[in-house]
Amino acid sequence: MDLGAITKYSALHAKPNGLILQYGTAGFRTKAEHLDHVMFRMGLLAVLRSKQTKSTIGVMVTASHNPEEDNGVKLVDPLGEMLAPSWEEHATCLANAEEQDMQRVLIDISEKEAVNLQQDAFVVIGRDTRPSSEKLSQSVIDGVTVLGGQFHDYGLLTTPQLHYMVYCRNTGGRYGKATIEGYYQKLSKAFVELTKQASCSGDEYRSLKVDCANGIGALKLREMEHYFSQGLSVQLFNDGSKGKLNHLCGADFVKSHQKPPQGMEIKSNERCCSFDGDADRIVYYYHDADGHFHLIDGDKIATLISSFLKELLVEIGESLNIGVVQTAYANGSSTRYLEEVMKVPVYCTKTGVKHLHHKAQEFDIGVYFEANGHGTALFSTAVEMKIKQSAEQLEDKKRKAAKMLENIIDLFNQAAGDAISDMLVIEAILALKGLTVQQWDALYTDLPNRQLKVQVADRRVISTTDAERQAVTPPGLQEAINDLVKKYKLSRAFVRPSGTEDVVRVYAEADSQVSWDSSIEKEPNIR
Ligand SMILES: CC(=O)N[C@H]1[C@@H](OP(=O)(O)O)O[C@H](CO)[C@@H](O)[C@@H]1O
Ligand SMILES: [Mg+2]
Repeated sequence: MDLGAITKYSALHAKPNGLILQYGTAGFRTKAEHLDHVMFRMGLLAVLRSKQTKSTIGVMVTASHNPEEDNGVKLVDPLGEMLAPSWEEHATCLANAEEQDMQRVLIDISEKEAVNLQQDAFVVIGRDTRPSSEKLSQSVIDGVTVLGGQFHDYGLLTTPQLHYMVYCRNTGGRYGKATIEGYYQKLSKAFVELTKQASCSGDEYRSLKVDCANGIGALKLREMEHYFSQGLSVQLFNDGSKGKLNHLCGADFVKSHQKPPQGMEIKSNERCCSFDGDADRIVYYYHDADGHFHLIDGDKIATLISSFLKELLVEIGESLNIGVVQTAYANGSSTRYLEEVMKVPVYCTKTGVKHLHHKAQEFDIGVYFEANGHGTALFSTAVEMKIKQSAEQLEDKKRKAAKMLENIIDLFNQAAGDAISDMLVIEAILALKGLTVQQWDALYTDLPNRQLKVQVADRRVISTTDAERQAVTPPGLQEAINDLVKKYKLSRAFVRPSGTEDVVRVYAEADSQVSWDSSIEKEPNIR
C-alpha cells in the first residue's frame, strides 16, 4: 500500500467537514455534491474486497429512484450479490474517516479481514444516466488505481447488468459472457425460444408500453429491442429525451401514488409497465374499460412466476421445493393466495433485497419479490443440472416442459432483480399461458392499502422484531397499533424506520377502503 500516494490523492477528493453517512439498505445515497470523497474511498474499499475474495468486485454509481440531484454508490460482491454485512460496516467507517485517519482505517480493515495486499485486484464499474454520475465514477476509478487495482469501466449500465457482469466474471463465463452483447444475447435467445412455443401469439401479446422513468432503462432497452423483436415489440415512454429522471414517472412513483406515470397515453386494457431509475424494479398496470387504474405489483408478479414454475414442474414430474419470499409490505391477499390456493410456502424477511435474496437461496427454486417490484427467481445448481438433463432425455410433452424451464432459468437474472429480465419473463409467461393482463390481475384482489411517511425527530427510537411486523420500542406503540387494528376486518398495520430516508414508514391494509380511511381519520398525527 503506497500510503503517501493515498494521502496525496485523497486530498483531491476531500471529505466535507462533519459529514456523516451510513452504508444503508442500498449503499450510500445523498445529494450528489456530497459524494466525491465517498466514491474515491469506495474505489479503495473495492480493491481491498477484491484482494480478500480473490474475485472481481463491482461498483455501481446510482441513486435508483431518488431525485436526479441525488446520487449513490454500492459495492457488488463476487456472485453478483450485495456486499457482506461486515464490509458494510467497513464502508461506513472508511466513508466517515477524517482525512488524517484514512490511512489507519484502511490498515485496520486490511488487518481485520486478513487481506493479502500482494494479491491482484480487479474492479468493474457501472453508472446510471444522472448528470453527476460520470464524474463520480471517475473518482471511483481514482481510488481503484491509487491502490494498484485493475479495472474495467462499463460506462452506462443498469444496476442489474452490473451485477450480471460481476457474476459472469467470477464463474468463468459459465453464467454468461461478461459483455453487454453477452447479456442481450443470453436473455433474448431464451425469450425468443420461449415465445416460439406460444400458441397464442396474436398482436395482443406482442406489444407492451414501457415507462422508463427517464433513466438508463430506456437506453438499454432501445439497444436491446431488436434482439427480441421477433417475440415482443416495446413502445418506450419517458425515455430521457425531455423529462427529468424519476419525476412523476417510474416504478416507484406508480407504486406509491397508485396512478399512471405522466407522459404515457394509455388506452383501456393496454398492458403497460414502469421501470425505476436504474432498472432493477418493475410494476405493471392497465386501465379497465371504465377508466379505473389497476396496479399489478411485485406480489402479483411473484404469484404469476411461481404458479408457472410450479405447473412446469408438475408436467416434468419433478417434485422440487419452491418457496416464495416476501416482506411485511406484501399485500395480505397475495400471501393468502400463495399459501391457500397455490399451496406454496411463503416466508417473510426484513425489507431490503439482500434479506430476500439470502432466504430464497435456501430453496431448490426461490422466488422473491418486494411489493414495489424488485425481485427475481433463484435456482440451485442441482436443479439447473437436473432440468438440463431432463430437457435432453425426457420424451415429448415432458421434454417440452423441461426445455421451457431451461429457457426460463436462462431468462432470469439470478444475480439481482432486473426490470428488463423480469419484463421478458412476464411477457413470455403471459404469451405461453394465453393470459391477458386482466386475467392475470384477477388471480386475487388486493386488500386496499396505503403507505405513508412520517417525519420524526429521531426515527431510531422505533425498533422492530418479527421481520419488522411488530414494534418493540417505544413502549406502548405496538399496543396502540393493536387496538386500532382489531376494529377492522382483515386488517394489518405496522411501522418501521426507513433504511434509506430519514422517515418512519407506516403501512396499513384492511378489507375496504372505507375501513382504511376511517382508521386514519381517527389518527390525525399520521399523514
Ligand atoms: C417500503 C419500501 O418500498 N422500501 C424500500 C426502501 O427501503 P426503506 O428501508 O423502506 O427505505 O428502499 C430499499 C432500497 O431500494 C428497497 O429495497 C425497499 O423496498
Ligand atoms: Mg432501483
